[in-house]
Amino acid sequence: MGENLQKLWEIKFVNVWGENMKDLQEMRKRIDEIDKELVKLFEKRLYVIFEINEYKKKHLLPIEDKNRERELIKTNVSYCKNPEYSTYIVEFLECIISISKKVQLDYRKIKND
Ligand SMILES: O=C(O)C(=O)C[C@]1(C(=O)O)C=C[C@@H](O)C=C1
Repeated sequence: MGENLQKLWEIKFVNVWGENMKDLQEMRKRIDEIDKELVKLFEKRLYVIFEINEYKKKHLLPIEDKNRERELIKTNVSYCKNPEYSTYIVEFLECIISISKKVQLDYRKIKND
C-alpha cells in the first residue's frame, strides 16, 4: 500500500476522538455473524415449539412446565465456560422460554383453541 493510501485508510477509520473505527467495524462484523447464527437457531427452535404446542393441545397439557424450565436452565448454564457470565446466560434462557410460551399462546389464539 502506498504511503498516501495508507494515510487515507487511517483517516477513514479514526473518529473525532481519535479512536480506531476499523476495530469497531471488525467487532461489529463478528457480532453480525453471531447474530445470524442465533437467528437461524432460534427459528429452528420455534419450529419445534410449534410441534410441542400441537402435542400439548392433543394431550391436554398446559403450556408451562416449570420443572422442565428449571432442568433446561440448569443443564444449559453448565455449558457456560466463564462463571462470570452465568447470570447473563440464565437471563438469556429465561427470555427464550418466555418468548416460546408467548408463541404457544399466540398459536392458540390464531387457531382459536
Ligand atoms: O418443553 C416444553 O414443554 C415447552 O413448552 C418448551 C419450553 C421451552 O421453551 O423450552 C416452553 C415452556 C415450558 O414451560 C417449558 C419449556
